[in-house]
Amino acid sequence: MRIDITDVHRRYGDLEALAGVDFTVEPGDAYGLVGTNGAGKSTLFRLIAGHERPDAGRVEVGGRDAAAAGWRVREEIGFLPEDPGFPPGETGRETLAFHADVRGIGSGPDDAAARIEGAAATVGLADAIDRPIGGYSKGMRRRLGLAAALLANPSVLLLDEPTAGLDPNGVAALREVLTRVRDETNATLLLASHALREVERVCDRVGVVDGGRLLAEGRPDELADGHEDGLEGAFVSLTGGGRDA
Ligand SMILES: Nc1ncnc2c1ncn2[C@@H]1O[C@H](COP(=O)(O)OP(=O)(O)OP(=O)(O)O)[C@@H](O)[C@H]1O
Repeated sequence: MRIDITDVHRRYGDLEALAGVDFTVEPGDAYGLVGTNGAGKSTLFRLIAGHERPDAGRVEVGGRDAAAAGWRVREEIGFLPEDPGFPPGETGRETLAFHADVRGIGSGPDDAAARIEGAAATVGLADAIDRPIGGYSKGMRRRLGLAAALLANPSVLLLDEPTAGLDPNGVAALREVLTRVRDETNATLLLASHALREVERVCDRVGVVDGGRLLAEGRPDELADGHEDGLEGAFVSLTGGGRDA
């Protein structure tokens, strides 16, 4: 499914979180949103997931208005928020079963159980699925969140900073999972991340956001062209790196 963002504005009181953003993610592509803290990335995710409406402009998923389309479009979207927050006393399987149940996923108990097995295997949690989440590492919890997002076999996957706070092993494991997700599904992927190397490896196109505006977009190699440090160099020069660090 295609995602079309057209001249989108969103205000919170006096703060203009999005000040006219335009971009398109083609069906099946992986698009990376990189930006400074507070740039507006999570706000964009909430708009695309239909949790909020823009004040002006259009947010369309598969050609339909994201906020107005209701459950039919929302069902097509798998959303991994920045902090999914799972009950530590439950096992991974119990949590996924709860998600499947409240979202009405699967044509019956056997189908839901099969989807849970499949999602756990895709994210590399098959062996840990019956252990309490309290014993999971941060990376495993993140992968459980991704499994929850995958349960409905979504056409669109929204991943908000999936590698934030992970150690290099966790980042590598998640990268492997994302590559597998790309190979096994043809979901359109939107990934917000500060891990520019991961974005460079996983994404077909990248948008650089700062202060609620899209400063530049293109293929990672196009953006990185002429910068010694690749995408990181491009990011620093576009966003005036270190100006208030
Ligand atoms: N519900 C809200 N109420 C008030 N202000 C908000 C709300 N949500 C976001 N903001 C503000 O809007 C701006 C954009 O926030 P957003 O979370 O979208 O940025 P981000 O790019 O995801 O940042 P980060 O990389 O730090 O997660 C920030 O200044 C934030 O404080």
